[in-house]
Amino acid sequence: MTALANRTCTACKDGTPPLGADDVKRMLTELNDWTLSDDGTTISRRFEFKGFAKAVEMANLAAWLGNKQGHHPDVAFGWGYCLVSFTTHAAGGLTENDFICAARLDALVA
Ligand SMILES: C[C@H](O)[C@H](O)[C@H]1CNC2=NC(N)=NC(=O)C2=N1
Repeated sequence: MTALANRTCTACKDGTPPLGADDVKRMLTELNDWTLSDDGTTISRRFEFKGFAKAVEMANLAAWLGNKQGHHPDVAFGWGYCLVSFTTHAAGGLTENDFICAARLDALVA
């Protein structure tokens, strides 16, 4: 199987089923420091920095990746942090696209 970070997102269609809990658990092991929300619909990683400019850079990097992949993160940032979250709106939960984007972001910051 190709590593997640080398895969490309496919267009999300409304009604796409979300991944099951077992697949989510397995795919999480391929990521660095991402946490699953309590309701199982979202993965997030918090990046910490000393200052504001780096947090803005991180937000821009996540936005750039989302545009490249056609799959878009939710991003919150402020002084010292940037919180990036992925969920698939069209599925109402997690799909492979979320894990591909998370792995790609991991690779970009590694
Ligand atoms: C047509 C296009 O692929 C869809 O509107 C995409 C765009 N980006 C998206 N991003 C996310 N996170 N979830 C979606 O369901 C989604 N849908």
